[in-house]
Amino acid sequence: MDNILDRIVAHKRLEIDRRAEQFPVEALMDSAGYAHPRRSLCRAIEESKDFGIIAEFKRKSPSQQDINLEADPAAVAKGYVEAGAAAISCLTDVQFFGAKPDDIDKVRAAVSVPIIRKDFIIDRYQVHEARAMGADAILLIAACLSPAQLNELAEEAEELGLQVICEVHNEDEVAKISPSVDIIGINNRDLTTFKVDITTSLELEPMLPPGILRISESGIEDPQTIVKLRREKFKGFLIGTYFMRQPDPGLACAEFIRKTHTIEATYKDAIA
Ligand SMILES: O=C(O)c1ccccc1NCC(=O)[C@H](O)[C@H](O)COP(=O)(O)O
Repeated sequence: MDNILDRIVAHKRLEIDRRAEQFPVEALMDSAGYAHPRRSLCRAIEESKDFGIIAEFKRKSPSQQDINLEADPAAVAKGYVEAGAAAISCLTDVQFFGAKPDDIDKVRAAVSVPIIRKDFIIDRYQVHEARAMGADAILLIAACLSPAQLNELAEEAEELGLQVICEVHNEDEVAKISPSVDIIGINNRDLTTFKVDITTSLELEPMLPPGILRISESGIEDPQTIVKLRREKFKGFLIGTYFMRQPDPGLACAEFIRKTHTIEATYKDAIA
């Protein structure tokens, strides 16, 4: 077992077995979160006037180690939404990202934008869990799934009313994309080396199926990057570390959006 993704997935298998024994799917179905009406992530991104920013709540990560261990999910999510974020991505992995079991619950109570359960989903049990947690959408990472698994999990999510972002990082993963996914996320971070390169989004975009909503994920720290990617059909941007490592993540998000508006207006004036 060599790379971080293999280690995370191996740990997920143990976690799923343990949790499914403790809380079978039938018990999840009885939870309050399961009954929540779902919010549309696609609509929130498409209708956003502030660049479709998906702001992420994350305390630590394998590439950065500790980012903001004491952060409060409700306060951060509120700050993000006040800044103009279209949706919140909430890491739910405990072992590698420091999530707490009720993080999504707290975010959901604090804001009314869609919430993505950000985890390493490899089993239909986790899709039910996402619904029980009160998430509106899930992420499926093509790198840890076969095409058949990806399709099966995307269909399960659709049945449960959850939208799906399919995350890809290279051409082989693009080939796995299922027609049941709602959004394609190009991950600028290589999950084996942690190297971040925004050109990944630019190079893979032409290979994506036409018409489907595209977002760019990871390593985004510069408003100029948003302006550049928007010219290449990207409608949403997932940003975590850059906001979370600042003393007030909501304020950082507001300032980022403000600067992006300024740069985009200047660019439009220049080509007019
Ligand atoms: O963030 C990591 O270090 C990481 C390592 C291994 C697997 C996944 C990882 N991140 C998950 C994500 O998708 C990011 O949290 C998300 O795209 C936001 O990225 P960033 O803005 O760079 O925090």
